[in-house]
Amino acid sequence: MDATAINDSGAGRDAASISIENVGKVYPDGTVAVGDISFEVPAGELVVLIGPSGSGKSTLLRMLNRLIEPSKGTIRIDGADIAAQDPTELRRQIGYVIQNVGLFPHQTIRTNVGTVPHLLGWKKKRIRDRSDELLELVGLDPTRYGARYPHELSGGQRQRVGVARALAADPVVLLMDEPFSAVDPIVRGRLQEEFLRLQAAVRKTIVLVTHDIDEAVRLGDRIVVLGENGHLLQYAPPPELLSRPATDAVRDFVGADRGIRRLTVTPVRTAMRPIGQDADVDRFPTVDISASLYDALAEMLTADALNVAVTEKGIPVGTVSRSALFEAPKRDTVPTGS
Ligand SMILES: Nc1ncnc2c1ncn2[C@@H]1O[C@H](COP(=O)(O)OP(=O)(O)OP(=O)(O)O)[C@@H](O)[C@H]1O
Repeated sequence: MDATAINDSGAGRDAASISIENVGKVYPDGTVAVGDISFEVPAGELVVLIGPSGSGKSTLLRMLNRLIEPSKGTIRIDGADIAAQDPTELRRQIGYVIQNVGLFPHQTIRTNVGTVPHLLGWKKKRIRDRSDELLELVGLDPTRYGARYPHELSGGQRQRVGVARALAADPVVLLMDEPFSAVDPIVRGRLQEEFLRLQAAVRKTIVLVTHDIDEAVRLGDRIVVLGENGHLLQYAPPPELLSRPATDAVRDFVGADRGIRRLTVTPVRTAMRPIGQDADVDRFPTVDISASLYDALAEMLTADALNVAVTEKGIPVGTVSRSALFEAPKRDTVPTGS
């Protein structure tokens, strides 16, 4: 199924590029929330904003759909200055997913997903078809869940509905503010993995805020690290960020996280599963059995792959998926695997 197949014009819309040029935000009380920031988000890429609490991540994100107006600078979406656009019109082109989703409690799941198409004046049947298509895409059977209310779903299911709703009108940009942080770590891992598959299918331009460096590395094509007073400390793809942090502050921030450090010291075999379940193993990037989970992750990110094949003396002996990297138990508790 092609999630971009139905929209206003009847054809899938392309993802848009975003250009952020010397953008800053000073709140009326004098707080500098975002310094002087410039970077480009290529169309179809997922960029993660990460940084300590108060470093301006949400402020920056919300300037992209004009929920907050910048104090200076220019933001362009596909070359067009958003300051010149009607904010309501702009927001209908931009999906927005927030922590705890913000579903309407007294509306059914199907109605929630159809919110923006409804505002755009789509016909009833078209809204329903689109809502059901999106629910299926995020892994919720519409016949089972479509008529339920938000409180009748689990936290993880509600989060998926939030993503479906944000995609319903085929936005050119998707903004996500800590979309997976309200669910427990296991559900979060599953949602992240599903989300990567979804993104591979729909290829939206996505800007996602997180506190979690694991999540940033796992999901991001590129990562923006923000520091004090909303300064941009580094903008780089995950392997570069991890291997060549631009400043001590970035090194501390990235290195302070146990998850990434753990990957560098855990052998790849701990997350390996036997070969045979993956028909495409020949096309996976490869790492040697002596490699670490971090090496496996670097290979996946470089090849834009969700799996690696593990080889011993050049022969594939197993595979590791991206989600397994983050679920692998500590090395001490793991059998040798072969
Ligand atoms: N309306 C406001 N008025 C004044 N200061 C504000 C306002 N909103 C946010 N701030 C301040 O701006 C700075 C950046 O806030 P922002 O919410 O963008 O940070 P963040 O990186 O998203 O933080 P967190 O990770 O804690 O959510 C903080 O110092 C915050 O206190």
